[in-house]
Amino acid sequence: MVAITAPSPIDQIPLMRCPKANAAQQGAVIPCVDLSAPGAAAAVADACRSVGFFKATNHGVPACITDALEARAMEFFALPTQVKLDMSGAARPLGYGSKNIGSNGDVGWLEYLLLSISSNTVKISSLPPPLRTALEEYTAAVREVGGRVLELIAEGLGLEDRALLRAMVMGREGSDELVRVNHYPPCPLPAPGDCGVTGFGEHTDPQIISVLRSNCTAGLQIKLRDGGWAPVPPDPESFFVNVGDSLQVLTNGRFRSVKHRVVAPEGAQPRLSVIYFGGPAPSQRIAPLPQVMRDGEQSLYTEFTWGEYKRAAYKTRLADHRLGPFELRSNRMPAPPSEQPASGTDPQPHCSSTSTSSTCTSTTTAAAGGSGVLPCHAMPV
Ligand SMILES: O=C(O)CCC(=O)C(=O)O
Ligand SMILES: [Fe+2]
Repeated sequence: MVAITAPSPIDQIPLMRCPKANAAQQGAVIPCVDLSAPGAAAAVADACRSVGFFKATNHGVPACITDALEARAMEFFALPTQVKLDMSGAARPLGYGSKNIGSNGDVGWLEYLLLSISSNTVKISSLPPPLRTALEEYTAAVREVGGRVLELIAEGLGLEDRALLRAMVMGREGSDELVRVNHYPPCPLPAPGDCGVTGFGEHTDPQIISVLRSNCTAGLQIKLRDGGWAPVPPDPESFFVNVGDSLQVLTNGRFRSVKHRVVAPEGAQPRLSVIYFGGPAPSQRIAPLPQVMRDGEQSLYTEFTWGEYKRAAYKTRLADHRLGPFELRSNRMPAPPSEQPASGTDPQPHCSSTSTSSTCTSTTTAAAGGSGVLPCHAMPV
């Protein structure tokens, strides 16, 4: 008789190379912007251009709102799997998911809730009422942060209509706003060498912006322009903003959507993150804003709507370069010196198609060090 052992779930989850960065590297590359300070618009625009990611402080969201959601979410994730499924339905893509991310074979060491929150109402009525209330209060507050960031971005881009981007996401009936709560339990098996277990594989967010908050547990990493991965030190009092693919297109590549990923917790503490995804209505045309284009500049992308892009994104794997099929490479042109990013960065609008894998067998490199920590709001203005 042959005994067949079912593979443990961890065997199916890829490893990623994630060398430990030292303390000096850890804070070196993450821009930090005080949203209430003078010069915030220029600092936000600079961070979106150079990294596609920044930490936002002085955001005005009271800690009691984030604490309440964290507590209710942990209670939910402590329930038996079947109860969680009964309450929220299996993620297709909305609902409760565990290990599988999307339906194209991506797996990670996490469980999650992905919910639509259009019109500030969580659409799943069978969630525990305290969790539902906490989610709605949280997303109402974080939507304000997202709105403020979009106004600062409009100002930083020099748009006359400062409300243009905000209105695309927050001002319209039918806009596509989602909230995702990710729970990464401590990972029981040590990964070999300098590898870690994939919590959430590398990807860009397809929307306009994402606003993320986590508990104190590390794990998030962002990909820098030199190809290195930088750890993002957790800061439960701040939010982290990602440029999404759609904002990259709206700015004709001036801002870049940042690749990011999560390594599963190596210590005893779980990681809990909550992400607000700001997407427009499905019929919204995603194309470079005429106001940002220089004379003679051509779009780097074919025309599409948010609905078309989202449908295409759902058919891909996480690490795929989802904008690739929409890129018009022949239209690339060098930026004039005044528009070149601050330091050591791509002189052209970002239009990369190098979708590198980051499993342990790949060539993913160490987290890059930066020279000097960027203190809060010290981005050049
Ligand atoms: O959990 C995190 O910190 C990031 C997760 C993420 O990137 C996502 O849900 O899109
Ligand atoms: Fe993401």
